[in-house]
Amino acid sequence: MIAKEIPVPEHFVPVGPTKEPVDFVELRTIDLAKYDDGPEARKALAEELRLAMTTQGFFNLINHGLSEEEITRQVDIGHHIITHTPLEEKHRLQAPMIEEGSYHGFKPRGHWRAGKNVRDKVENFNVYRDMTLRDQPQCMEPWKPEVQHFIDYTHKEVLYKLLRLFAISLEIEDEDFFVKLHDYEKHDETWLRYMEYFDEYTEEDKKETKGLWLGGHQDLTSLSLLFSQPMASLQVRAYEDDATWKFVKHIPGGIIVNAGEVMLWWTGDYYKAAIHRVSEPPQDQKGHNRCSVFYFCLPNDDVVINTLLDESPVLRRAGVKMAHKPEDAPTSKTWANGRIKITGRSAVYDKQEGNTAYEKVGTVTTRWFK
Ligand SMILES: O=C(O)CCC(=O)C(=O)O
Ligand SMILES: [Fe+2]
Repeated sequence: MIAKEIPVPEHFVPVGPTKEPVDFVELRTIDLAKYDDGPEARKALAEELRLAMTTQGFFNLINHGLSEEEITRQVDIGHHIITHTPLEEKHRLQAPMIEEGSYHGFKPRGHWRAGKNVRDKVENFNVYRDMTLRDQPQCMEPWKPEVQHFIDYTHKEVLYKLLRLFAISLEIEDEDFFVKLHDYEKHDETWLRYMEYFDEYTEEDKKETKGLWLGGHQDLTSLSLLFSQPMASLQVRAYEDDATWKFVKHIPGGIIVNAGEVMLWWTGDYYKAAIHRVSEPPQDQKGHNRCSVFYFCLPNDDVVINTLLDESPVLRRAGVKMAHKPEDAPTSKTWANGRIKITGRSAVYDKQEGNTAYEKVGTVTTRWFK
């Protein structure tokens, strides 16, 4: 039998590094190569992680086992899917964000608000680890096995190691505590995202968006893995004040990790869910699209999310409070579906002043930031 040749996806040409004087944030770095050096080495990594999570809610991850080439290949596959899937097919495979609160499929440009009267210029193609749950775009067919491999490796090797470090950092007795809540074999709303930002805002739009491509937010996730890309555009807000935004530096082959609202609730705000946004880049990087890949993680559907005071002596010593009354604690599924339904659609800022807006999602509250 002659093996079918696998087509080459269209290469996404990334923008070159900026030479402008950009104000970059200093993030801690976790070197995952040290994970295999025994319990003491893991303890040291966990302490580094605790320091990052209690201050910035963001860190760089290096030596995680996925090569720069593998990441570039995924960006190319994502770019190809987003730019070569016919419009009719994209419509048919649109993610049921409003109907079901699920990201599985395409998010078209304009689904989110970018300002009072401006719509976003961002396309996503999202895929869940069980790809059979939905029809997938025709052009992805030849690359399905490598997409599956990328997801599986990210989930079982990268995410699981991180989750063990999180458990160690909180002195939870069972190192696999969080791993068991993110069981690969069970269902949840975890998604791999290919995301392309199109630099197509008019001068009129920019007046309203103030150059923002994605507004300030915390992720709805437990953890978010952002595969680093070279455009200076992701910004993180200092936790100490509500107005200082700094750019996140590109780490070739690295992953930028941040915690989301689920981790914030698990730790009663001891671990910060980084407040971040995406801005247009500095002058010398303007006029380019930005394509990258992400892995957004959520616990299994039936996991009830509340603060882990029983499990973690660290949280007890820190004196944190329960995030929710027991009767209000949402399951991962209720939370994720409810939050995805409203993401990017909110008109709360139209009615209020200030840098933070609050919005109810079932029994819990989410926040948006300017
Ligand atoms: O594009 C980025 O770097 C971040 C995207 C993001 O924050 C999100 O999709 O939640
Ligand atoms: Fe985000």
